[in-house]
Amino acid sequence: SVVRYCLPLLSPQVMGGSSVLNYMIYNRGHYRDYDQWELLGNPGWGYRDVLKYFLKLEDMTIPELARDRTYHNVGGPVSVTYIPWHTPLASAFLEAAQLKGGWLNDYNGATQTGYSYLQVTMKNGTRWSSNRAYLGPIRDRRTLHVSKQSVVTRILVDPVTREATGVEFVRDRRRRVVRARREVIVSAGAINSPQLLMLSGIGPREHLQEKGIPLIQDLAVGYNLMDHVSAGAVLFLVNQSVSLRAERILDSHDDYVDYIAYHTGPMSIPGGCESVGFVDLKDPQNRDGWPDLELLFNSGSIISEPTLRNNFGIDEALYQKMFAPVEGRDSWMPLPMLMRPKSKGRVMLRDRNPLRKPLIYHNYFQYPEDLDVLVDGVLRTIELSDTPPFQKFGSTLHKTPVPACASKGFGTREYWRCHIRHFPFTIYHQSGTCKMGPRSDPNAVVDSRLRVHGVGRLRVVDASIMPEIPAAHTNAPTYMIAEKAADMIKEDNGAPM
Ligand SMILES: Cc1cc2nc3c(=O)[nH]c(=O)nc-3n(C[C@H](O)[C@H](O)[C@H](O)COP(=O)(O)OP(=O)(O)OC[C@H]3O[C@@H](n4cnc5c(N)ncnc54)[C@H](O)[C@@H]3O)c2cc1C
Repeated sequence: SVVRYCLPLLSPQVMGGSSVLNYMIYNRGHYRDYDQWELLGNPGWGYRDVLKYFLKLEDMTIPELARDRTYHNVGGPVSVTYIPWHTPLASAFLEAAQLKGGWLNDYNGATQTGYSYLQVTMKNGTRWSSNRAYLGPIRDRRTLHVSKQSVVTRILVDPVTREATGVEFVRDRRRRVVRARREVIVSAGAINSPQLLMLSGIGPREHLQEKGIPLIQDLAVGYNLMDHVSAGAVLFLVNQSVSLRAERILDSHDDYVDYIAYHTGPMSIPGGCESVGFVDLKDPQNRDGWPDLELLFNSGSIISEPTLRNNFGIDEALYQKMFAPVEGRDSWMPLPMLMRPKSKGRVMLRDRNPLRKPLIYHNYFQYPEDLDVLVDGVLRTIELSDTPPFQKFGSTLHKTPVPACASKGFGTREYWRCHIRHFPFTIYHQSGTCKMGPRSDPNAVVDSRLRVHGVGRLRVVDASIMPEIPAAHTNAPTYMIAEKAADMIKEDNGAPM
């Protein structure tokens, strides 16, 4: 059966983009992710090449990790640390995982599988966004111009030379144009970069024809949309006041003081996420495994904070039936996450109006094996909940079924398949829609130097160029792409490196 589900997506219109509102999870991905990029026809993107840029961006402030100078660096612009404060449930998760055969690991080190407290992009307990890391330090540079409150509506491409010459944008309701002396670099993210290219005549021929946009270059822009979807609304109740609950934190003078004065306490935990496990389901004991499943431990759940159900697009009637009866209880929620999806979606134009949001089809469970990874994730988490570290807190699975799935028998694989199709939470890792690849790849939009195929003086530099989504939260990989692009741009323009 097809479950149609609309997920609210966030569109961060701020300096620093999604890094200003993301969960700050710092994660590089597996070496095979990047070796695969290279194998797909992208020279220079193998792990041995990109590791240099991951190191360049990093300022590792966790002393025991910083000592590993092969995989970590200090002094880069992006500060990385552990969250300064933890609930006892986060430790229970790590202890439970070890009792079930897991191991602790630095998931940004030589190998990725295993369990850990989250490494996050924070400094002194506060968010360290791309804006603070990269733009703050150079804000007075005379060559840096930022136009705030501006929306780019089109890339200007000379139809004769087929070269980008500048961009058109709107500010204060006025159309403006800025010309590029060297090249135009599009970094509008995996939803808006393809939108901008298509509005400018670079995209799939038929789609542009249908929208009445003159074609400049026929390319598979908008295809190859990937994300890390997770199994939402699987929650466990506990019988002690050990989880994060919004009203308890907001009523607590101590929690305010802890955060405002010392940047610690429950308020320093980004979105309730505290610890994580990476699992290669095909070979779970392999310490060098390539994870297809992530278990993201959350020390609260959709009943802990009133806005969460809206963020996750949960139907109000369903919420009232399934979850309202346990509101006010302490709880935790794993987010089993699909790390290497086979299913791919597409971004399309709604119409020619650049101010209207494009259409986004995630196509999450096109391949049933994608859904099966999440079912395995849910079953593993139930096993963790049954271990003594969680039983100390009386952890029990909340067993009210999704009404439409009840006939499958609560707890069976069939039931969880149905449940997950009702609650596919996005982790907001949209990527891949301006795919990097050689000209021979019919889905490629940019080449391995991130230049748009068939259009001169135009590059795309953001999460949209990922040919395959890495087994990683996508912020650090996007920083890596930007660092590498900066070197390529300098090189191509004869600037000193
Ligand atoms: C809620 C949320 C939580 C996340 N949590 C994590 C996490 O914990 N860890 C992690 O690694 N990743 C996380 N991510 C993903 C990560 O933040 C993104 O993958 C990464 O920031 C992508 O960077 P980007 O430059 O490709 O796009 P974005 O960060 O989306 O930046 C694009 C920018 O372009 C601007 N823009 C778009 N269109 C136009 C236009 N027409 N004119 C002018 N400006 C435009 C946007 O306003 C935005 O500022 C999260 C994302 C979200 C939304």
